This record gives sequence, C-alpha cells and structure tokens, in this order.
Amino acid sequence: MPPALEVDSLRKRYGARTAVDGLSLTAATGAITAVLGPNGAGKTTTIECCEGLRRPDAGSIRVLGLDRAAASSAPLLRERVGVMLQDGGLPLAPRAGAVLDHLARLHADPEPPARLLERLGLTDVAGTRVRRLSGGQRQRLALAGALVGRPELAFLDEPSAGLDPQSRHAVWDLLRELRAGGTSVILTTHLMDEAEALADHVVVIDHGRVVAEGTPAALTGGARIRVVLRAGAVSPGTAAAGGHPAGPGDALVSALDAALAAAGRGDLRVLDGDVADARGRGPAHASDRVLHIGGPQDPDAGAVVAVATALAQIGHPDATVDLHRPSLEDAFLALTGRELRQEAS
Ligand SMILES: Nc1ncnc2c1ncn2[C@@H]1O[C@H](COP(=O)(O)OP(=O)(O)OP(=O)(O)O)[C@@H](O)[C@H]1O
Repeated sequence: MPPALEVDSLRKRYGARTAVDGLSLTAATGAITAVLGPNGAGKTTTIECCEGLRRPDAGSIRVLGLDRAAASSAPLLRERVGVMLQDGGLPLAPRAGAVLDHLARLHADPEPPARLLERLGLTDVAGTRVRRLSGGQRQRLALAGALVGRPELAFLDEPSAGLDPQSRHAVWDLLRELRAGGTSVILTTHLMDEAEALADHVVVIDHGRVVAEGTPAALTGGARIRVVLRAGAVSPGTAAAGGHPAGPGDALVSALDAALAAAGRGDLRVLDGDVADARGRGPAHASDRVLHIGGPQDPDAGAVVAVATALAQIGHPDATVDLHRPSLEDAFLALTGRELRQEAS
C-alpha cells in the first residue's frame, strides 16, 4: 500500500515571498500526521497544494499513490479524500443540516449526516442558517463536511482552532475513531497539546521547511532529571555559566559526573543544558543554574535519588532535583529558538 501522502521538494512562492521552500514529507496510511508550525510557517500553503487547491511552483505530490498534478487524478481523489479548509469554505445562506445533506449526496456511500451532526454536537443547530452559527459551530460543520463521504484520507486545516475545550475533545475523539477505522488523517495545527494528544507522527515546519519530524516522544527526547541550583547556592567556581547550557570543562558538571560514576551510576550523565531553561522560562531567576541529566533509559525514582545524593556529596545539598518530561513546545523552542506562538518572521 502506498503512503497516504508523499510530498517531495515542494516549493511555492507568492510574489517575492517564499511560503514553502523545498518541503518533503511522508504520511503513513492509517495514521494521524500533524504538520506543526507557527503562524506563517507554510502549513496552509502546503496542505492546499496537497488538496489540489494551489499549484506548486516545483516539487511533486502523490496522494493515495496518485500524482496530484495529473488531470486524471482529480476526480478519483475527490471521491477518496476529505478536505476541511481553514476558513470553513461553507455557503452562508443554507441551513447547517441542508449543507451536510447536500455534501452527503455527492458521495456514493456517505456517513448518515444525522449521526455526524450528533457526534459533533450540532443536532440542535441543524435548522440554523450557517450565517447564524457561532465560529465553533461552523468549524465543526466544516469538519463534518470533510468526513461525510467516509474519506480514506482527510486533510484538516486547524480542525480545533477556536473551539472550547469540550468541543475540542469531541473532535479529538472523532479523529481517534477515524484512525481506528483505518482513515489516514493529516492535520495542521499550532497547538502543541493537539499534536501531542493525537498525532502518531509530527512534522515540524518553520519558514516553509521541515525542521524536525518523528513521534511526539522521539521529538521531545524522553524524560530527564532536572537540577536547579539557586543563584546564591552556586559556588564561585561554578557560577560563571549561570542560566546557560552546561559546557565542557565546567567544574560542577565534571564533579557531578564523577560523583555519579563513583556511586555506580555512570549511566547517568549531565546532558547539554536545556534551551528553554537557558532562556529563563524554567528557573525563577535568570542566574539560577539548571542542569539536565539523562541516560540510555528514562530515569526512574532511583536515578533521582542517586543524583540528589551525588549533589550533596559535592557540596550542593540544597539543589532542587526533579523528573522533567520536555514538551513539544520545549522541543520546538530548542529547534527554532522561537516559541510556537510567535509569528514566523
Ligand atoms: N495568498 C497569499 N498571498 C500572499 N502571501 C500569502 C498568501 N497565502 C499565504 N501567504 C504568505 O505565505 C506564508 C505562509 O502562509 P501559510 O498560510 O501557508 O502559513 P501557515 O503556517 O498556514 O500559517 P497560519 O497558521 O497563520 O495559517 C506567510 O508568510 C503568508 O503571509
């Protein structure tokens, strides 16, 4: 079976602005793939090229094994692919239920519209004109429209943007149900929790390029032991790098590594400092010292005790030691030096 989507070296410019800059990605069949990036990173442009709504300047796209650029692919893909646009793309005058009924009639074996309306909490507004729906209701109606044809592959552009937490969880449950039924889902999001909660595979894009990809766990790199030494507690010999990543030749790092090795925990080592903390988000004071310690396996409680004991031995009994699981947000910041909420500029 071919992958649900294969994008190779995609490029798209709008005048002088390069929106997508040689982007390649593959989305597996039956999986949820999240394309994650800040506003303006090129997510919508990429997905609209894959949907056939924009013509790429260069590169190739295969959707369900079919060449997106071939004229013969369009009618086949229309039947097999569901599309939810970022702005909904819905007509405003008709009633919500009528819009979904109309879309259902375009497909040979549609999902019963009433069931989808119910699943997405829209039954009560089926008789309401689209114009009068709230933003969140329109969003859910657009999702229903993408799914009513029982697509093999669904492209969803920011499916839960602007939804309240309850509606968002209803959408997530529906997407998990689709995956369990074998549907491939490709969604764009700038919501970290959405990517972490749903995606089997995350493609992180920035400035129109893929900057990292993998499972959420692989991207975040697993748990670490975090040590915070308050500014006043850091001895003069080790305070110089306060708030910055641990560097080679650092006296504190060498002493801690040696104490761990002497205690038979040579598997635990001080890793590079964490960028998120180095930028001052972690510790309460910029001059606090933060170290991350990890090993080949996810550290357990015994490893935390070993680190605390080693710190006490080398003169830092007051250090705070805890287990820290980096989020995708941390990973994005480490990769790009920017927070996801910031505009790509
Ligand atoms: N029709 C257009 N004409 C000109 N520039 C555009 C057009 N559409 C997008 N752009 C620009 O291309 C870049 C990528 O935009 P795109 O919408 O693909 O990003 P995005 O990651 O989906 O962002 P968002 O999360 O805000 O939707 C941005 O700089 C945007 O301003």
